[in-house]
Amino acid sequence: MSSNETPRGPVDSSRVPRYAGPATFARLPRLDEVGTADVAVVGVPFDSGVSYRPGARFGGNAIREASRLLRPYNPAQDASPFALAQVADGGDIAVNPFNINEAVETIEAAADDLLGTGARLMTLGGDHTIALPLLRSVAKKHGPVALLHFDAHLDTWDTYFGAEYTHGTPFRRAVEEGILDTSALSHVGTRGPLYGKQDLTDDEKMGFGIVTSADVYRRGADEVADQLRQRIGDRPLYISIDIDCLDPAHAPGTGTPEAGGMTSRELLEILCGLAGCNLVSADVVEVAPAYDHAEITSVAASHTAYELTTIMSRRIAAARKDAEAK
Ligand SMILES: N=C(N)NCCCC(=O)O
Ligand SMILES: [Zn+2]
Ligand SMILES: [Zn+2]
Repeated sequence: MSSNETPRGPVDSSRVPRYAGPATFARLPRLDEVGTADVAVVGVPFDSGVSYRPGARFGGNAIREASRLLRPYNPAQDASPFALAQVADGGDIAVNPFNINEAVETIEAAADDLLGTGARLMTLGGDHTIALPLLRSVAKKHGPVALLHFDAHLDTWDTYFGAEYTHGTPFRRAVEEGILDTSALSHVGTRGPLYGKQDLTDDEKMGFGIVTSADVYRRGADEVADQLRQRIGDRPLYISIDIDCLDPAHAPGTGTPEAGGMTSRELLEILCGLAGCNLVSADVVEVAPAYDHAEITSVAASHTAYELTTIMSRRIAAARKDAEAK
């Protein structure tokens, strides 16, 4: 979208009931209806990398359905994200459910195409395996990126059953491949049992800092967001959000739930506190609707994606304004 074009926004829910018609994220136009977008929301229906309950392949569409209730003005960030930039729904990446290596390649290639158009990506998973090919693609464009990883789990384990590409291993692979900026890596929401203390030693050696879910509870969202922002600075940032960072009370619909998690309010508050960061792409993963109730998880995920999209749109609008002033 050039700076003098007005973005095409969501369907007006005061004219067309919000439960009518096929779902796109936030009732936004499809990418093929607008040509190119500043932010492309894309589904990745892949869950062949899970170690426990399957079903995250249905996550993207569940989030789209739940996102019908989002509205165009975001008071928490005082911004209308879909007016500041063109956000559009790019549909789903068609990935092979029977061949993980091929799926990982397909996701990377599709992300390359989308990022090549100048769009930032807001990906709806899918299990956490998909973060690796997305990071590969983002790093091709921006170089090694800062990573903020919201999750109950470290996801820096080595292999499962000898498999390198699983939902428990994407960030170890990413560090090995040199696609992360190891001076700015943080897990947030970490908790629960590990295989051994060595998991933490290995993780620290890779460069990660940990903000546990108890830290968030004790120190509060604002302080945590301030600390994260300082660590990230203006580096290109990728945010990966495993919905199991939330307590199972706030996100029952997920594959590997762990007790003692953050509230959805804490997560959303931390995200708002990250406004201004150079968020180049993000994912929300591990929503498994078969275990959900009353769309609790997919509503939380839709609001999470909305905050992330708002951070991106604001950043795009600010950059445009700067460019015009020059
Ligand atoms: N990425 C998620 N959600 N879970 C990883 C859990 C890996 C394990 O079963 O130990
Ligand atoms: Zn997890
Ligand atoms: Zn994860």
